[in-house]
Amino acid sequence: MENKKELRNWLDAFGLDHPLVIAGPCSAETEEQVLKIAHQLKDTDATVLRAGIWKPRTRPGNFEGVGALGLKWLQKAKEETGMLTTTEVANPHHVELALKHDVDILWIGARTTVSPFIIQEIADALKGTDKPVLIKNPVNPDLALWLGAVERMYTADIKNLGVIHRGFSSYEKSKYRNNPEWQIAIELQNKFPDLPLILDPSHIAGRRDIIFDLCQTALDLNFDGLMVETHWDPDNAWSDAKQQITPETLVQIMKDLKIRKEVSESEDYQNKLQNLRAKIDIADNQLIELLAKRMKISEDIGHVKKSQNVAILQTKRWNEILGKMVLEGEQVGLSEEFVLKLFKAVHQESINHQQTILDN
Ligand SMILES: O=C(O)C(=O)C[C@]1(C(=O)O)C=C[C@@H](O)C=C1
Repeated sequence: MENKKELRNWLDAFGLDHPLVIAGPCSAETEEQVLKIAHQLKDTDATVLRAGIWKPRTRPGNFEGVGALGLKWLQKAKEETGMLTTTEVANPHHVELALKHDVDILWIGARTTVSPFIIQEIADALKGTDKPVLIKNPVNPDLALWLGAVERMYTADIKNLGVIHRGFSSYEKSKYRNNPEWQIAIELQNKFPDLPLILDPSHIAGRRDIIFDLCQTALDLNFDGLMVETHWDPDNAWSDAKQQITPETLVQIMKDLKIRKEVSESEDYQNKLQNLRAKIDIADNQLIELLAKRMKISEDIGHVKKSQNVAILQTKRWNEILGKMVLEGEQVGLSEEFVLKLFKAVHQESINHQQTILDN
């Protein structure tokens, strides 16, 4: 599969002057709930109403969705409000029912994207449909697996495609429910700049208070749309209560977001940018030279260790360096997260250099 301008035709056809907004509850709960939220959303920037009908839950015993019955509620919501509808499909049976009930856009969840077998079954069931299909990233940070799922759809002649970035699971606790790992989305855009890319801030955040910041970061990274879990009574939602927002909050978020252009033709802008980029190029060269210099010193240490038959890993010294660098980084405005990532990569490279010396 190659990048093609046509990949974004379905999105461009909406003719929006703002990012695509998909909003609605995590789960369809009752007919009243679906219709009420649809009416509240119809005069906002939201073009598409979302609602989970079948909910994959981590552990059994939680609400697992209302099932096919909810598709009728979505249909009714569409008739009453004119909003398009979308829901998650996780097997060929879901696909059949969703197509039968004329759901406009289908999405594939993170737990499904991890399995090429299920993805292939879904692709076969969807073969030839012109409905847009949006593929969430797999739960693990694996770009090839994510793109593999997109390719399986494309090969099944499903040409209206998009991807949803919902963050990645990790064992370590962080402020996110799922870590954004923005560099994966950046890499994806590099490979497929015309494949519509939508952010799901709700599943990355797992809480309401950081949804706006995530949306702004996404727009700053040229995302094409937002899928935001929205409920008229979030605290009493049957699933994911902590991360849902009200339609009023969604309207406020859309008002406050700064929507930026990808480029500017202004001469002044071009000149300033060229100048600053020349400075970045110099700084990058210095960084590379400095890193190479550090590795040479590490190799010298490798020779000294070899002569005394000493192990490469020196945990005490390494922890001292990390602690010191985090503090120094803080003083010059570098985040702890960045300094740790950078120095862990430096340490690994340093170990690799010493390894070739000690093993030869
Ligand atoms: O100080 C050492 O012993 C080194 O080998 C250097 C170094 C480093 O790159 O800073 C590399 C490996 C050790 O685990 C600790 C530190």
